[in-house]
Amino acid sequence: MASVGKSTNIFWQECPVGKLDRQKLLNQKGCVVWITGLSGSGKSTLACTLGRELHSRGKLSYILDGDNLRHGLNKNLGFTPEDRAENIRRVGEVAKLFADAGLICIASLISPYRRDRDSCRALLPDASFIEVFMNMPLELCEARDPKGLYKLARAGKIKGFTGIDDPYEPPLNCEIEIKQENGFCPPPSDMAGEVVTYLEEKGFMQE
Ligand SMILES: Nc1ncnc2c1ncn2[C@@H]1O[C@H](COP(=O)(O)OS(=O)(=O)O)[C@@H](OP(=O)(O)O)[C@H]1O
Ligand SMILES: Nc1ncnc2c1ncn2[C@@H]1O[C@H](COP(=O)(O)OP(=O)(O)O)[C@@H](O)[C@H]1O
Repeated sequence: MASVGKSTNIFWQECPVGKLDRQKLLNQKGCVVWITGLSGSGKSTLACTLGRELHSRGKLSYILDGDNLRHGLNKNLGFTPEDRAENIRRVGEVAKLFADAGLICIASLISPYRRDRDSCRALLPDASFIEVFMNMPLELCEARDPKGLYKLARAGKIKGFTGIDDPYEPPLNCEIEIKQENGFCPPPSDMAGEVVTYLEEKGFMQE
C-alpha cells in the first residue's frame, strides 16, 4: 500500500512528456531563484527586474511573490511561525512544479526561518535551488518603509513583525548575496545582472 502524508492508496502517475522534453522546447533549464530578506529589502524589485531581463532574453520565468500569494493560495495563513512554515512549504512545492515545467521560477518571500528555506531547497534537484539573500540593514528597510508597516510595528499595532519582534535568520550558505557597497544599495539592474550572470555561468539559460 503506497502512502504519502495523510493519504493512503495513492500511486505516482508517469506522464509521457518529461522535464527534459520541456527544457528542450524552451531552450533553458528549470530552476528556482529563491529571494529571501526583510520586508523592504528589495525582494520584489529584484524579482520584477530579473523577470523583465529574462523575458527580454527570450527566457520563460514566473514570479511567486509572497504578498500576492497571500491573496489566494495562502489566504488562510497569517504570520505565526506555523503559518509562515506552511506558507513557505506551499510555495516551495509550487516552485518545484514550475521548475519541473522548465521555467525559471522566481520566488520572493521574506521566508525568515532557515529550516523552512532548507526544506524547500531539499525539494529541488541538485544545484537548481538558487538562494539569493537580500542582505540589507534593518535601518535601511525601516527608512524605506514603503507600506508603512515598520511604523505600525514600532507602534505595537502589528505584532510579530519580522526584524522588529519576530526573528530573521540569515542564510549560512546562499548562492548569491546582494548587499550595500560603500554604503549604497546597488541599482536594480545591477542586482538582476548578478543573478543573470550566475544563471548563465551555471548553464540554466540554455538546454
Ligand atoms: N508580521 C509580519 N511580518 C512580516 N511581513 C508582514 C507581516 N504582516 C504583514 N506583512 C506583509 O506580508 C509580506 C510578507 O509575506 P511573506 O509571505 O513573504 O512572509 S513569510 O515569508 O511567510 O514570512 C510583507 O511583504 P514585503 O514587504 O514585500 O516583504 C509585508 O507586506
Ligand atoms: N536597488 C534598489 N535601490 C533603491 N531603492 C530600491 C532598490 N530596491 C528596492 N528599492 C526600493 O525599496 C522599497 C522596497 O522594495 P521592495 O522591492 O518592495 O522590497 P520587498 O519586496 O523586499 O518588501 C521600494 O520602495 C523600492 O523602490
